[in-house]
Amino acid sequence: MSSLLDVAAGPHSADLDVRPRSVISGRQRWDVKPVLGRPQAAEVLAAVLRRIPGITEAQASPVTGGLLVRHDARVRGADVGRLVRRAVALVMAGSAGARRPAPARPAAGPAPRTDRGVAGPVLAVGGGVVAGLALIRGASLGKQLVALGGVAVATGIVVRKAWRRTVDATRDLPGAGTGTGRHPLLEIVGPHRRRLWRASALSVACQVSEMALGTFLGWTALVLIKGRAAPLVRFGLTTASAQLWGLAGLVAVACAAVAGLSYSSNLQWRRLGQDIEHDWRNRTYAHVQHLELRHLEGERTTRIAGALTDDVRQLGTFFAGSANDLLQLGTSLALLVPLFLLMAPQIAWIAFLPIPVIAWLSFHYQDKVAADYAVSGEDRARLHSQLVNTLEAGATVKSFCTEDYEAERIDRLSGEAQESSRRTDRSTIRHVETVRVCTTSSMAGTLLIGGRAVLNGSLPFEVFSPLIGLPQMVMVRMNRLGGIVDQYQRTITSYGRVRRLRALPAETDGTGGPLDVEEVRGEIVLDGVTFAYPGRPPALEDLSLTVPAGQVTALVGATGSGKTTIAKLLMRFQDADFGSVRLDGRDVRDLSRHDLRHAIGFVAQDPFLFDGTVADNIRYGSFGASDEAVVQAATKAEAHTFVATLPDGYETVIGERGAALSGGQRQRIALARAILKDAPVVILDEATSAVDNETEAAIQRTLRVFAADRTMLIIAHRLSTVRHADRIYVMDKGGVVAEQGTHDELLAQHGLYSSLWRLQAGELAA
Ligand SMILES: Nc1ncnc2c1ncn2[C@@H]1O[C@H](COP(=O)(O)OP(=O)(O)OP(=O)(O)O)[C@@H](O)[C@H]1O
Repeated sequence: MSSLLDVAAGPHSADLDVRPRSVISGRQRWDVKPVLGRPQAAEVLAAVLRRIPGITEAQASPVTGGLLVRHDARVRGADVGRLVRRAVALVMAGSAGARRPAPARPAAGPAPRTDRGVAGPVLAVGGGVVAGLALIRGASLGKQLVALGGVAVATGIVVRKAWRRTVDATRDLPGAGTGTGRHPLLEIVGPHRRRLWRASALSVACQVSEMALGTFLGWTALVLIKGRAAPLVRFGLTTASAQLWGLAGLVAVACAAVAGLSYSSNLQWRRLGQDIEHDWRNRTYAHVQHLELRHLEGERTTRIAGALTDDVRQLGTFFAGSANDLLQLGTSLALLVPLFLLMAPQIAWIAFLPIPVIAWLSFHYQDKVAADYAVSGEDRARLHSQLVNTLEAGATVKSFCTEDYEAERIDRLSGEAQESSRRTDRSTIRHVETVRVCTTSSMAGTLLIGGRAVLNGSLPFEVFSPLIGLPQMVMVRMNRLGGIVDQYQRTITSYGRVRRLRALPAETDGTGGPLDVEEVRGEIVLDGVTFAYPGRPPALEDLSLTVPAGQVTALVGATGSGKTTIAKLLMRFQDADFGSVRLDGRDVRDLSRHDLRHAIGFVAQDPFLFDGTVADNIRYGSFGASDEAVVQAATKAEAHTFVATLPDGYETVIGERGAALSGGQRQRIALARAILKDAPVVILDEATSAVDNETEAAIQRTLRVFAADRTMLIIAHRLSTVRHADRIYVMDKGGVVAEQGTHDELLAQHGLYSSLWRLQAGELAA
């Protein structure tokens, strides 16, 4: 198979419009523009890819130009891009001539406006002007100008292409300023443009001062070597001593300006970075908080945490550091190019020759490492996730004596992360060093060619001397360009991850009408409800049941029979696929989620306690509750007695997830929290499963009083918990009601409930 692909490998494969869209371990999505509008090409492409050992699935869409590739360990994630490009080249070569090429974009209307960037066009136009000047002025100067113009035009084209490519690559990101064609960096800056301008102006001023300082120092050296610096004579400083005093003053002023401006610009850039980070984190976190539960459950928590910490930090870091470097580099080039042209055109071309080469290398590098960065980010996320999971499962790991097994797992994942980081590091270091070779060669070339010009008399030493130091200043910055491009690539990758997170749909209220919590009676009706979790068989099938207002209703029955799912539908964590769930006769989908959830007190099967005090946890959600109310709720939940024995009572810190409490104690705190909420509907999902029988009986007694004026739905496996309920529904596998009635009625039926009861009573007796 590799030979088949090798046929296609050639100069054309690199030119194809093929870009990664998302890369996760074992699965990659690519944008393959060449198959747009070409069903046959899409089909052939998928078939070619599927024939490659290690690629387990390939699907290409002629409608969207998207390609999905799944692969196993035989193919490295970083190699998929190469294989895809080669396969596309092969398919395109096969179909060339057979049909007219498809348009690059679907003919769905004019292409969106594209922000073209500033540096590219300016350089391109500048290059053109310079070339024009050359034609007018002719002679030997003309050759240099033409060379320099060529340099500027080439740089402009490369920079512009890179800019547009990033815009195109991120245009289809879900939620990105889709259609505006704005560059991601502008999207990232968002509302902080004013600070960006302020920081940029200070940076430019700082760079100008720095270059003035360099010139003054060059003149000082000239005075020392030649006895005077000709440019200063024009200012009336004719003697060496006067010139040195004058230069001392100028150097002092320039030093002070550089220090002040550097301080202020750095401060502004850092603030900009912090503002961006703060802004993106807050907005993204607020969005995550409003995600639909199925997305929160579907995404790995550690992945979300990674986007909210590392990726968001990266967005700010780019502006806090690299953006400043880039701007200073641009400023110094903008100043030096005309300066060299005016004063030493014969060495200008060699001084600036590396610029387009470096721009091209950076562009090529960015293209090459995009997938590597995505893979290495994914590997790090998996490692992080495994680390957190293992640490959380400390007791399980120890009880199964699997410490070594876990250490090996981490070792393997860490090895994979290390290998993928090594790949990106190798490319990055190679790039940085290539840039350095270019810049140092140019510096050496400037010295040699300029030196020769000085020796043969075509360039005065007075002119050459101050110019030597200036390009060095630029070259020092140019050397940082590799790092800047690396940071840029990381930033674009992070931006993609954050964007994808923000594109997950948030819960909306839709037509949600208000619900007055005070007015809720609490009648719940499920009418022919069918619901299935994605990719699973139905958890509830055509289920109908009624929970009468003001009564205690219980759900018992087989594990996995959909009891918790009913609670989730009622609280609109999920919506029914068919049928309706009604509260007081109103479909819950027509109610404001916010109001609906305010009307329901819910104690989940595995209640979550926050790292804080006992009182904080009971008061969670009812933040204005008084201390007395907290104690009362805790008393009703049979929690007060044990809380009183804790070292600091209600002010005792209970650790992450309430680690410093027993399971039963945690449940009672969660129950107290629901009691304090004082909602008209209360759902207890196995809320007392971990407490002993005696405590449970006490809780039952207080709950009977608490339930007097509200609707209560109790989900339990322990039938003693629900024997006093007004109605009990016995659920069976497949989400159907097998039996219903009161405890006594169900016992009399001698069915499922009765056998469960006998079983549990037997167990109790044993
Ligand atoms: N988030 C989810 N994604 C996919 N399937 C789920 C999800 N939650 C539950 N299920 C599946 O739906 C079915 C019903 O689950 P549910 O939690 O409602 O059962 P249950 O009756 O409360 O079980 P138990 O008594 O064991 O708590 C089960 O088969 C379960 O595997």
